[in-house]
Amino acid sequence: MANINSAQAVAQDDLVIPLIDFDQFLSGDPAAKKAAAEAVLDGFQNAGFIYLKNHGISPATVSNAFSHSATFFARPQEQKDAMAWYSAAANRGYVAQGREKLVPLDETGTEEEMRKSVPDLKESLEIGRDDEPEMPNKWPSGDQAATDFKKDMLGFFQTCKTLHMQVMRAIALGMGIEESWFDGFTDAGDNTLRLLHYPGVAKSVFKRTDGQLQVRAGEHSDYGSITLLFQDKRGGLQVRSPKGTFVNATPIEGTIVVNAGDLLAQWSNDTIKSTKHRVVEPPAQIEDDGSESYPPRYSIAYFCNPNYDRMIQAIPGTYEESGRKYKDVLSGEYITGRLTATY
Ligand SMILES: O=C(O)CCC(=O)C(=O)O
Ligand SMILES: [Fe+2]
Repeated sequence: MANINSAQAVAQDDLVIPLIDFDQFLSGDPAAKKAAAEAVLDGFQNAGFIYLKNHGISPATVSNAFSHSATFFARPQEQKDAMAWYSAAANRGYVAQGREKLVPLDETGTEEEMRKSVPDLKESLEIGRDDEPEMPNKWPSGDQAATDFKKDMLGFFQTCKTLHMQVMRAIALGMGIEESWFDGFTDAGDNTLRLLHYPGVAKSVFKRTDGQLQVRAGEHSDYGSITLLFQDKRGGLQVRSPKGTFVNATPIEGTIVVNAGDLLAQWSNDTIKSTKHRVVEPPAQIEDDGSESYPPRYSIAYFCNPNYDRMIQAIPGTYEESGRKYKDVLSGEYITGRLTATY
């Protein structure tokens, strides 16, 4: 049988990101399902990133989410400011340009790098599960678009929650443990739906003369289990290769880029990689139309986390006896701790 999952979305500088037909996992026969699950795990172990096609989320659903996002960010600044992000524990609300400070987790980014860092050229809206009254979401209000926005975003949140559960099932099957092993870690939906807007900007902004690198989103790794990333056609997302270079994660229509986060890396005793990535100006081949500015870029990141009340200890099969690299940690404490350091 030909390897149905051998396509590559990215292959450069030893970074190979597979393009996986997820329908083979969702509705293939047992052999196809197992092969797809192994491809998913292999991608997370080697690159920390995969692309999924035929993932079960319809193009209409995705484009509707993007169109709501554009409408939301076009609202007057004072409406958005009234919805401001208010705490790391909640991680909900509007984040204006310059508020988030992404810093690398490891020690390469010390003071020197922090001093050098310049604010990201982005704004975002974070949406959490909507059933925690003490940590309310912040919604626009007062018009029909606002009503539709809330309804559709909550629907999209649930759709993505389901895909999180399915991808974790693929990881479990790939690892050779019970396929449902993660279900009790993914059913609460302690996830964050983040709408991102990188405003249109003069090309000259990126040509700094003070030695600082101007980016749309600084180099970082994500915190949780996995992130589902929907990107538009603009490009600019880059993933760090084993050689230390940044490689373009070129948009492929209809796909979702999925990357493993730091907590999954830890949970897997570092058998899965949480790979650094960033967003820079669009690559020349996409946007070199001779104009003075880049158009806006929109993306939607769905940050998935293990249920906040679950203890994270190495997944069976990922460590030798007495070879666990990390102490047990409560999921919610870990994620909130990372967010506290970021804002
Ligand atoms: O906008 C993107 O493509 C990536 C965003 C991202 O990496 C993040 O928000 O964690
Ligand atoms: Fe990220």
